[in-house]
Amino acid sequence: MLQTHTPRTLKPATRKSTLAIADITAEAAKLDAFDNHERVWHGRDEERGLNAIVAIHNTVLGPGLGGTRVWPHETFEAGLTDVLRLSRGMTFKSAVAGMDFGGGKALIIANSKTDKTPALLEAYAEMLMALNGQYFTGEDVGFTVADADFLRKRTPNVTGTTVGGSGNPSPVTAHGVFLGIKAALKHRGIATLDGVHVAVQGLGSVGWTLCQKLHAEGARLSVTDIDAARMEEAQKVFKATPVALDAILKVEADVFAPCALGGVLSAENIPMLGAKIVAGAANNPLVRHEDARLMMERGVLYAPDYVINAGGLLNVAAELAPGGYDREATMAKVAKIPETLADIFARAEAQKRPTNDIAAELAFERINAARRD
Ligand SMILES: NC(=O)c1ccc[n+]([C@@H]2O[C@H](COP(=O)([O-])OP(=O)(O)OC[C@H]3O[C@@H](n4cnc5c(N)ncnc54)[C@H](O)[C@@H]3O)[C@@H](O)[C@H]2O)c1
Repeated sequence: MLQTHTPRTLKPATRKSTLAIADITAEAAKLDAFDNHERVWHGRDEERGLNAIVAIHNTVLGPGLGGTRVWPHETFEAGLTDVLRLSRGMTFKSAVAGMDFGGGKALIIANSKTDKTPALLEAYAEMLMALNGQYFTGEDVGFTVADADFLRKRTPNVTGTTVGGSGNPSPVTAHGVFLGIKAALKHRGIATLDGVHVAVQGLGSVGWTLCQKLHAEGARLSVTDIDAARMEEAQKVFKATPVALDAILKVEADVFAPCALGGVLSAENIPMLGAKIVAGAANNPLVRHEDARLMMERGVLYAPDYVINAGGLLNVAAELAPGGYDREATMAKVAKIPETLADIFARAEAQKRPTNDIAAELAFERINAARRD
């Protein structure tokens, strides 16, 4: 475990590399999103256009595992806040899902459509190698299977590849979310998806597959996305009702499924929520953890993000298991997501506490037990 925060500088393997990696843990510690993260690294390569942060939150259960996000944050501080929050979430996700991995996440501050050049990815692969197994990565928003495959030829510290790996984790994430939505409906006494109204925010890799599954079982869909073509396609394929970006939250649906980016639910807009269940793929959908209480007080059942969306992580983590990737064993673990959620819902109700407090408690129980070992 790395806990002392002694600043260090990492050197890429090749002497002529233009990459510089600095320890910015002390700088990160000044932000509200910092939560005793073990180490935060900043990789900079001006020649090759890399500006990346790797945040390692907690490695008590194992090395940091979490995807790489490619997103053009307007300021470095906004990006740092994002990756600190995401890496913390990965610690909880691994712990609750029973994985022997810790929390880590990376952010490449760039536009994935215009800036993600082979040179940038080369530099990033060097950064991962220099981290020397502290952190394993995989897909996230803006980082594709093709990117993972590109990295895999340069570093073993990447998952979700088609090069002897498990490929795209998104369909598995979507499957877990689908099962989680059913678990939430069941908790509310609804046994079938037939006629159930789901408002889906974000029709990307996970959101689209989720819509396919919901549609196949008779759910009625309202959808939104910043990508107009995706919306049109959803109208055609799923007979979905298109909704304006800022109206999706207010749709009087049975379920609101956030599947775009995080930070979409806050004290300001929770009073406007039209759905009675919030269950989706997005990491950190709440601006503040505490605001889950506001949902509880409105009678909204919240499926904690890192519990319901753990399918993809279970899938990529399986690649690193001693025997290699085993799809059947992985899907059996994903099938346990509804059980875990049902337990969290029951405990939350009995204790009159928000579901995300209960989920965090489960994570801490496991981490603290490992600390004692
Ligand atoms: N892919 C996985 O396996 C996985 C696993 C766990 C969690 N997640 C989380 O699920 C979410 C979706 O992941 P993904 O892989 O589908 O990403 P993606 O990039 O494929 O899809 C995101 C979609 O959201 C849309 N979008 C962006 N901003 C929006 C807004 N303000 N309103 C409506 N739509 C908007 C985008 O146009 C895109 O279609 C992310 O928060 C991600 O962190 C994904």
